[in-house]
Amino acid sequence: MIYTITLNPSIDYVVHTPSLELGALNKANTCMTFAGGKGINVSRMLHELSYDTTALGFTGGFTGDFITGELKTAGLATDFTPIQDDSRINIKLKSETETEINAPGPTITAQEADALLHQLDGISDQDTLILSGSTPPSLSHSFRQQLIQRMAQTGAQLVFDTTGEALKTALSFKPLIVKPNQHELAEFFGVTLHNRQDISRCGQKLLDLGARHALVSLGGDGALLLTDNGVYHGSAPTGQVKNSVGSGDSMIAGFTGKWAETGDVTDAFLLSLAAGSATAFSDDLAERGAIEDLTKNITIQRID
Ligand SMILES: Nc1ncnc2c1ncn2[C@@H]1O[C@H](COP(=O)(O)OP(=O)(O)OP(=O)(O)O)[C@@H](O)[C@H]1O
Ligand SMILES: O=P(O)(O)OC[C@@]1(O)O[C@H](CO)[C@@H](O)[C@@H]1O
Repeated sequence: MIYTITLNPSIDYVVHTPSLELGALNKANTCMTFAGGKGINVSRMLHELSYDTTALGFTGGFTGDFITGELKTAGLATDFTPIQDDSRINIKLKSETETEINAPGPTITAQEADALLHQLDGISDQDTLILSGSTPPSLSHSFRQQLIQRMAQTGAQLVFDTTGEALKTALSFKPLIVKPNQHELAEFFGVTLHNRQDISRCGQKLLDLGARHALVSLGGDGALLLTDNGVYHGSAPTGQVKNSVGSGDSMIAGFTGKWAETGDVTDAFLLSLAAGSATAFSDDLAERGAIEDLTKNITIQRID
């Protein structure tokens, strides 16, 4: 089973406006609501690709009910830890450009935090655990450390889409894969990355610090996969970009699902690239057919 942990789920409120003027009344054409949060998106995509998954994390209030309800309706297994406070609402404004306003997230009590740690009790080395996204500010740094340690104790394969201190801690537990985008990679090492060679060198440091694979996503330029056996570039097909929200999550789902199925890193990379781009070309997360079609338009090349 592939479990995802979303500490900070959200309702993604997607608003399309023909144009956006700050300080003025703007009228929307369409508004859509989705159950969001990085780990939840990963679970949604795993489910779309027919991989067994259960979404874990904190949900509460009317917003939490919406998130759980949407996922249940889609047939997705969830085992969320209930909290008193309301899960957040993140605003995604789609106009000539995309603007996001992400809320900080709910207050989580010490008992609620403890309850989530206990939900990992049944997880074993046959499973995969994915921790994705931000941490609500009410949770301490030491809770995050505890959570990552607890994840490692289960013996499961570990996957992280986290940044900063959480990524630093995660690396020491030899995760199967970490997935920063190029900006997060630059920020993590406090450097400026000018070209693919810089990104590759910097990505290599993630392996030196413990990651078994590092997937550095490059938006419309595809992604780099760093492994002990070489560095690979995967292309991104061209298409009409509708929504870049969730591309990175789709990528993690594609990689982790295929790797758990076959153990083949190249196949996993290919599915991750197709899922990421297909989501960029969809209003919501991509559908399986679109992902399968895109696999034919992607090339993977060893560059080092
Ligand atoms: N404009 C695009 N055209 C084609 N493919 C894209 C585009 N944007 C993203 N992708 C695909 O999706 C992958 C992930 O995108 P990106 O690098 O934006 O991740 P991210 O920053 O983690 O995204 P997010 O946080 O919005 O989910 C890319 O590596 C690429 O394969
Ligand atoms: O605040 P975080 O956890 O970093 O990001 C949350 C978020 O922007 O990420 C997802 C897309 O990747 C969205 O569904 C969600 O709104």
